[in-house]
Amino acid sequence: MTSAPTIGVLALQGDVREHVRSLQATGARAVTVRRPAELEAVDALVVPGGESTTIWKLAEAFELLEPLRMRVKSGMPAYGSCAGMIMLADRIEGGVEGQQTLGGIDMVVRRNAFGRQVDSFEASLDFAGRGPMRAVFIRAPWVESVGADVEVLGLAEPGDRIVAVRQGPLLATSFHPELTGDTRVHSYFVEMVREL
Ligand SMILES: NC(=O)CC[C@H](N)C(=O)O
Repeated sequence: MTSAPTIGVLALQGDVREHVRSLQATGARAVTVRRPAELEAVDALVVPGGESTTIWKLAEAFELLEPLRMRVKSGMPAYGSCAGMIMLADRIEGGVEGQQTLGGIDMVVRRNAFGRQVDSFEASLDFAGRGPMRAVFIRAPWVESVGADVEVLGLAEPGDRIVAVRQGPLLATSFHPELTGDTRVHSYFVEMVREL
C-alpha cells in the first residue's frame, strides 16, 4: 500500500474514542464506522473493547454483521481488543445463548476468563518481542487454544495464558493498549496494514 491507509474503528459500543486517539498517535488516518458504506470506505478496522454481546446485537441491528464477516473473510486487516478479540474468534466459550462472532481467527476464546476475583488487573508482558509492556485487563477473555496458523504474540500471568495472537491480517489482544497510552500495539497493527 503506497498512500496512508484509512483505518476504521467500529463505533457501535465500547472505547471507540481511545482507539481513534491511539491510531492517530501512530500517524494513521482514523475514522469511525457505523454503517455499511463507512465500512466499505476503510482499508482496515479496529474492533474495540466493550461488551461482545452488545457489539454483536448492535451489529445485527445496524445490518453490519454480514458486511463485517464478508470484509474479514476477504482479507481486510482487523485488530480486536478484549471484546474485539471475542468478535474475531472462530469459537467462543462462555458466550450467552446464541452469541455470534465475526470469526476469522482459528482459536477458542473464553469470555471473562480471569474470573471475578481478578475482574480488572494489570500485568507486564512482552508483546511480539517489543519489550515489556504494561497491559490492562478488564473482565478479559483469554485464548484457550489456537490452530496451527495462529501466531502467539503475548502471554500473561496468572497462568501464562495466551493474550495476544495474529493470524495473517488479523490481530487480537485480551488487553486494552488504547487505555495505557502505549502505542506499540497500534503501531504494530498499522505496520501490518501497510505491509499487506
Ligand atoms: N473489556 C472488555 O472488552 C470486556 C469484554 C467482555 N467481558 C465481553 O464479554 O465482551
